[in-house]
Amino acid sequence: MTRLRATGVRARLGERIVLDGVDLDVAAGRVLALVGPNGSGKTTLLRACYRAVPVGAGAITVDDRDVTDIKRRSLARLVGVGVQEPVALGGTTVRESVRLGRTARRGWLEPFGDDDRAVVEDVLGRLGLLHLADRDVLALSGGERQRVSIARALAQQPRVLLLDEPTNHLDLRHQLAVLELLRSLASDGLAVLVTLHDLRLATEYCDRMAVLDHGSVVAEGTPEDVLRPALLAEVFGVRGRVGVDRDGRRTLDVRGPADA
Ligand SMILES: Nc1ncnc2c1ncn2[C@@H]1O[C@H](COP(=O)(O)OP(=O)(O)OP(=O)(O)O)[C@@H](O)[C@H]1O
Repeated sequence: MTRLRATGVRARLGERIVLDGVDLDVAAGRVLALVGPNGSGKTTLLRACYRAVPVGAGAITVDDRDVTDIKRRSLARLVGVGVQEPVALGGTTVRESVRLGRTARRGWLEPFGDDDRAVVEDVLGRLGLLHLADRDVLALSGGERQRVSIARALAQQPRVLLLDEPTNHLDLRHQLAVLELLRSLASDGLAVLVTLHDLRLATEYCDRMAVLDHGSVVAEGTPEDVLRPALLAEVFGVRGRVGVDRDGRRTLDVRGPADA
C-alpha cells in the first residue's frame, strides 16, 4: 500500500530553519489536511515532498524509498502536485495544459495515444473543465486555473497527490466539489496531502489533520482530537471548539480572538 512518510525532516531556507523535525505519515486511502498559521512551513513541507526544497536532515519516503533516490521522471509517476499559483504559459489551452500531465507516463518518443486521451477527458470531466477545454489558460479566472492545476496533477495518475491550498481561489461550490473529489480519490487508493487555510472546511471534510507550528507538527489526528480549545488558542490565536451540528456533522465554532 502506498505511503508517504516524513521522518525528522529539517529544512532551511536561507538562514532560517523552516522545518524542524517534521514527522508525518499519509497512507493510501487517506486525506491528511495540513493546517497551521501563516509562515508555519506548510508550503515548504509540501515542496520538500516533491524535492523542490532540499531536506537538510531526516527523510521523505514514498513506499520506503527516499524521494531523493528516485529519478525525477519516476517521481512524477508516483507523486502529482497541484501548486498554489499554477504556472500558465500563454497560447496553451486547458486541454493542452492537462495533457502535459501525461508526459510523465509516456516514453520519450511514444505518441499520445487513446489511453492518454481517455485519461485527459476523464480528469477534465471530474474537475468540471470540459466546457473550458479549448480556452487559453491565461483567459481563465484564478479558480479555474487552480482546477486546471489539479487536473494536470491527476493526469499523471499518481499514487500520492500533494495539493497546496487547492480551495483558496474557489467559490464555495467548487471548494466543496474539490474536497469531495479528494475524498473520492482517496477511496480510489490515492494518498492525499493537502494544505488548507480554512480550518472550518478542514474540520468538516477531512478525517485527519496535522497541525504545523513553527516548522514542527504539534498535533495529528481527528479534528476533534486535534483542534482542542487550548491548541486553537495557542497555535491559531482564536477561541473555539469542534462540535457536532443537528445533522451529526462535525463543525468548528470560532468565537473570536483568544485574547479578546
Ligand atoms: N526563500 C525563502 N527564504 C527565506 N525564508 C523563506 C523563504 N520562503 C519562505 N520563507 C519563510 O519560511 C517560513 C515558512 O514558509 P511557508 O511558505 O512554508 O509557510 P506556510 O505555512 O505555507 O505559510 P502560508 O500559510 O502563509 O502560506 C516563513 O516564515 C517564510 O517567511
